[in-house]
Amino acid sequence: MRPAWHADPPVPPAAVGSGLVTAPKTSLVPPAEAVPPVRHPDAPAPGEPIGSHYDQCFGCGSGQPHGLQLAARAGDGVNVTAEFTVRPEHQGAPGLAHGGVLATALDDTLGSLNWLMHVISVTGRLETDFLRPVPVDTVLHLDAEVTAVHGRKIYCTATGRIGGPEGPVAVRADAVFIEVKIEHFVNNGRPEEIQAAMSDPDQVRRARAFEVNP
Ligand SMILES: CCCCCCCCCCCCCC(=O)SCCNC(=O)CCNC(=O)[C@H](O)C(C)(C)COP(=O)(O)OP(=O)(O)OC[C@H]1O[C@@H](n2cnc3c(N)ncnc32)[C@H](O)[C@@H]1OP(=O)(O)O
Repeated sequence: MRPAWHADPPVPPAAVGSGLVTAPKTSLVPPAEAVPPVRHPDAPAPGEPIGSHYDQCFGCGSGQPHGLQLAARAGDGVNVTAEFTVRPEHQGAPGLAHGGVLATALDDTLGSLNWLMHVISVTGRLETDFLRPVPVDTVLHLDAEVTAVHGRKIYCTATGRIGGPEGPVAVRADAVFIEVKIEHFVNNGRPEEIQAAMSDPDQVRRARAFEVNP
């Protein structure tokens, strides 16, 4: 049976300032016409490390000393696992991981699913449940999987466990990622970083390869 947090209750209009915000949120539950995700034939082999999105990525880039330095590995389906060790610079309350940092860990792990489908996508909506506090020095064992695809929408879910890969769930998230082209970054990113990334042949080759799906 699906846990209660999967239920997607109707979202009432929220009052903001003197007006009403009525834009509907996209449901995190895939529509009936959604299809199962397909593992790309050139996806990393099960257990193989998945490189970072980008060297300066706060979630997984090795060039960010205060980042999460997430190390993800491919699963045998359209899924990944990753570990994140909470360091003192990730605190919110004394001795505990900041909730936003934990959400980032979930988000970035979900973002690594791109490599399994050879699709570039960005977070459209991320809903996070915080179930247990996560102390500094804890290793958060993350796993994420794509559950369904509908057009450009990629429905996915992630959990973070403490005390080992089979330990209790501390955080979890449901998300909808939206497929984009490389132009999404080229047209919106700050020119300095875009130029640096575009002059790195490995980065460009990796990103472009995703645009040629069989
Ligand atoms: C060279 C460098 C390479 C680097 C590679 C890095 C890899 C990635 C790194 C990852 C790092 C880790 C991860 C990160 O941190 S990713 C960073 C955080 N996310 C973002 O910055 C995304 C910001 N948002 C946007 O850019 C746009 O709004 C996007 C591109 C998302 C959609 O705008 P666009 O104009 O394109 O879309 P559309 O209006 O034609 O709608 C298309 C469909 O999508 C549905 N929809 C739209 N919005 C949402 C939403 N919010 N929730 C749910 N659903 C949404 C919509 O209903 C429609 O469905 P349907 O009507 O067709 O059924």
